[in-house]
Amino acid sequence: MPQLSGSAKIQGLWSSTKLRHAAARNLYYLVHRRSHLARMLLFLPPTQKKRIYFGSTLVVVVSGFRSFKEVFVHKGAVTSDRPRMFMNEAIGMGETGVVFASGSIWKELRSATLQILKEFGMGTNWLAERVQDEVACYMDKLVKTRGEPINLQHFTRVSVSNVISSIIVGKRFSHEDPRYKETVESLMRVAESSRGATAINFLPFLKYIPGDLFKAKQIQFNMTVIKDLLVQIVSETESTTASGSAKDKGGNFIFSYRRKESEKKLAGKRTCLDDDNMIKTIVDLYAAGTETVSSTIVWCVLFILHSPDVQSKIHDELDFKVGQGRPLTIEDQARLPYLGAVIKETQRLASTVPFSLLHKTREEITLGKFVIPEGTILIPNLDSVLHDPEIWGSDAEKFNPERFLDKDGALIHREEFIPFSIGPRVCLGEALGKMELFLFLSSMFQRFQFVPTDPLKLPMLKPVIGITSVPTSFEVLCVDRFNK
Ligand code: HEM
Repeated sequence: MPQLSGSAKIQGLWSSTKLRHAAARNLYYLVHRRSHLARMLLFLPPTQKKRIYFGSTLVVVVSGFRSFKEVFVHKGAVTSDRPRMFMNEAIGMGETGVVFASGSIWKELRSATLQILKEFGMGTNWLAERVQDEVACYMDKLVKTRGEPINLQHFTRVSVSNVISSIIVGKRFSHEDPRYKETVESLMRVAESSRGATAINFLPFLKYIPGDLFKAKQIQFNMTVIKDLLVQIVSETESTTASGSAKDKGGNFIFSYRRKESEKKLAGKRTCLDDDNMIKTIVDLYAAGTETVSSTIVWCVLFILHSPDVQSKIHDELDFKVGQGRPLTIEDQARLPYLGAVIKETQRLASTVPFSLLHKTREEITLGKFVIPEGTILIPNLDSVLHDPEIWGSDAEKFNPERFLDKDGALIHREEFIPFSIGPRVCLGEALGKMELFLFLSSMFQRFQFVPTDPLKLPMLKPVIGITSVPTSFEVLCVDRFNK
């Protein structure tokens, strides 16, 4: 029976790293040549041999960098569809929105969304300034904690989500705004219950299990709250924004989307740019752009608590190359290779989206001696690439930023570093995400020393795995380096 290489895990089924890896080592695929009798065999320890069938749908876990390149880049044209997703179904929105649509709808939405984000200057100064505005408010909030223990995840999530607000509606919300608070809290609850949604994607009957064991009702309720709140916010924005390009004051995603929609309609072109796809794409941007970035920031602080020497090196670099007298800008990135390496190592080790998002084959594909039929669900096991000892060495499970530095201390580019995945479905917000990670984390370390609440009992390095891998809740002290 052929076995794909690399460690593997199935999203949502295991949360303990040890168990994940034990299962990973024993994960096999049975793909009958030319057979559409689809099934997956999962071997837990030999004595507890266990089979899991996902109805008649074949599920293939793609592991290892070479398999990723082959499947998602070289064969990307036919491996970039999405299977049916409960998140969309739960709010009666079928295959809408940039994250979950497939085929021509997805292509048009992805291209329109990317164009709009580029108009905003994704990866350049204009958007960087919006992120800096939000970082400034975030820093104020952290200063006000006066070194008392706080749950950083909560503060960070609210601020990161507001970066998306500045794109979607052209302004940031006060952290106390009740509607904004409710949107962010609902996003958090959806993220928390996404493990259940993943299971329902494979086995739809699970949503009927009494007691809401797979959180179907919770997801449905929270997704509806998010959608309804965003519909209200969009309609208010449309009635107050008369015109303006993305970069103008008052410019926003909604306006740019509408402009593209009407240009296409006026030119008599068929378009999927309509109300439903706009609302769902906005929901998608909030969902995809919040938990990913905020969890990475919190993972970084958590790793640092376990490696105080790394924090000292970050402080030394910042103090020497930038100082404490001015806020950081995106141009400072080139001056701070050590911090750059810390951010990359955090993304690698935290593996924030461990199984990426599900893909589906549009046509039959052949992978070496395997034939993978049309309609097969592909689970991209990003974790297997980011933690592969053959790529990263025997210390792959350790936090070691130096692996991203050369002997002169310059940042190294590693082809296998793919936390945003690769291929046509590669993260649409990659440039924004990288910019946020740098601007948030550099400002945080410039201003604060992060200290554990109890140096003898460090918070656990244990993830809570849903679609994203979130650190188990912990408290930390943010000690102000400017006013010691
Ligand atoms: C640390 C930050 C982030 C990480 C690690 C990350 C990772 C990912 C991954 C692994 C995927 C799935 C790719 C696939 O299906 O093969 C994805 C998709 C996506 N991400 Fe991100 N992401 C991050 C930040 C963001 C941000 C800030 C945004 C907001 C603009 C965003 C928007 C999206 C969208 C819209 C998709 C779906 C793309 C599509 O289906 O065509 N992401 N991301």
